[in-house]
Amino acid sequence: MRHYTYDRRLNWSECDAGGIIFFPHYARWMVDGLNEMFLSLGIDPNAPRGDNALGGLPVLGLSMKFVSAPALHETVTHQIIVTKIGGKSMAFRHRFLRGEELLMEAEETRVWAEHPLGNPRALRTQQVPDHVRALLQEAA
Ligand SMILES: CC(C)(COP(=O)(O)OP(=O)(O)OC[C@H]1O[C@@H](n2cnc3c(N)ncnc32)[C@H](O)[C@@H]1OP(=O)(O)O)[C@@H](O)C(=O)NCCC(=O)NCCSC(=O)c1ccc(O)cc1
Repeated sequence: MRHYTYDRRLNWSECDAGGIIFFPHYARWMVDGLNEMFLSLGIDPNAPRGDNALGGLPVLGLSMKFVSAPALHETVTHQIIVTKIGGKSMAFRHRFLRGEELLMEAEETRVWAEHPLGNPRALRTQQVPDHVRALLQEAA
């Protein structure tokens, strides 16, 4: 299954008063990192779908386990591993590392969906398209 890894710096705006990560930023990093993974595969999950809908990958489940905290200006490696591709849903493991040391690990479930324009509450889920499934299944 697909792996995707990149490095990022822990910035001032992402720290608590003690100078370590303030945990909600991990959620934002997971959103940004997953979008980068999809974009790197040539898939924009938020692209328009026809004239009346926008694509989306709403999160349906997220569990986070904190092991050690990164400090201001440290480099954090974010690994994303595709763990399951269901019918409409996809599961991902996120690992945040300082070198080889695990800092935080999370399990996330997303669903392939679209939002009708002008009616964001009418979320429609759909089967993961075959070309997306094939790209996520590749060992890379
Ligand atoms: C998604 C829903 C409309 C349900 O749609 P339905 O089509 O009825 O869902 P189903 O019950 O058929 O389940 C569809 C699949 O999801 C799976 N599923 C459903 N619920 C769950 C939960 N809670 N955990 C894990 N998997 C789930 C289910 O097993 C099905 O999997 P497959 O077998 O692989 O197909 C409804 O659950 C919902 O609105 N949930 C709230 C979602 C939400 O508010 N998320 C947070 C805000 S959205 C967000 O953050 C976002 C991020 C990025 C974006 O691009 C867009 C939005």
